[in-house]
Amino acid sequence: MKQPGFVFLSGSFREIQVKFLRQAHPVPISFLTKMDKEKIEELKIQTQKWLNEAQEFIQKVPPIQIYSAIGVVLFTIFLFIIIRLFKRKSSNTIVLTGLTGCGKTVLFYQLRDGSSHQGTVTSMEPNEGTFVLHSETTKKGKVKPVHLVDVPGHSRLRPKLDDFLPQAAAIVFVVDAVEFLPNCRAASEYLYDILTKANVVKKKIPLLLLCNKVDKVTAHTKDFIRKQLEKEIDKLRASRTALSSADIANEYTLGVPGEAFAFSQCQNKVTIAETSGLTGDISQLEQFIREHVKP
Ligand SMILES: Nc1nc2c(ncn2[C@@H]2O[C@H](COP(=O)(O)OP(=O)(O)OP(=O)(O)O)[C@@H](O)[C@H]2O)c(=O)[nH]1
Ligand SMILES: [Mg+2]
Repeated sequence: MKQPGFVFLSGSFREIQVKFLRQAHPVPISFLTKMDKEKIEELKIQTQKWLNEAQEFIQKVPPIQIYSAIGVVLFTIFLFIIIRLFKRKSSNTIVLTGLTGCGKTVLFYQLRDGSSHQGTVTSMEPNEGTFVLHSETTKKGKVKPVHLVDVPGHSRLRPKLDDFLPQAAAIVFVVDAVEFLPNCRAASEYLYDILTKANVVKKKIPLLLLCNKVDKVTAHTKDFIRKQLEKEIDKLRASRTALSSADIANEYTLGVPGEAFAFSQCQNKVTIAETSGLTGDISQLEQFIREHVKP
């Protein structure tokens, strides 16, 4: 006796079907194949009819119309591909920068875990992570994760910023609102360097000036900080333009020549906000991130 498994292993599906039917109903097999043949013949005739109709139609239509139709189809496909490529490139990277000690790492943890992780130390490596913002973890529906990078403020580690700028959707420049005045010059220099980078200017990467540590009563207001930074950048611009062109490291010049510098003159959008990484009052930062990384 043949094993049922053997029937399955040998021959095509059609053979197996015939073998099975031969065993079960020996008579209707010829009827089934006849039916099949008739159906195939019918299909052949129908296809031939359609082909003839299509040929007749094409012959009637002027060639210019056919070429235009092909052109429209090709253009639509091309447009579709371009849109897909463009969509894939939309970045979700937000870069946190600023002088050392301004509170970037605390903000990073607040955004990720909703906690300040007290006791942060000067960072020696960029802190990087892709996650759904802590405040959005309870949200229903799909939320796009954010790729957040916290670049250390130490002057020797700052060049790391250039690794992340090409893919940045937005930059957050953090300023210590308490210890602002003693660091105003250094912060302005760093900010000037960022605002004149080719990547930032050409791609018009939006920048948020984030006045952090506003939980302290001695913190300066964001308007005061903005004005002081504008004044300092104005001075820097004058001194840097006075240098011989060979010495100028910056790739682009800032603002409008002959006018006092204001952030509103920048090619990229510069906005200002306040946070406290320590207390978790970071709603303005979260809002900025979501404006540039759509959920
Ligand atoms: N009062 C107050 N202190 C803060 C706040 N955010 C951070 N700090 C303190 O500031 C210090 C520096 O914070 P970090 O987050 O480590 O600073 P950073 O910008 O990452 O510094 P680098 O890694 O050196 O670039 C820590 O002692 C924090 O506790 C804040 O919102 N309010
Ligand atoms: Mg840090």
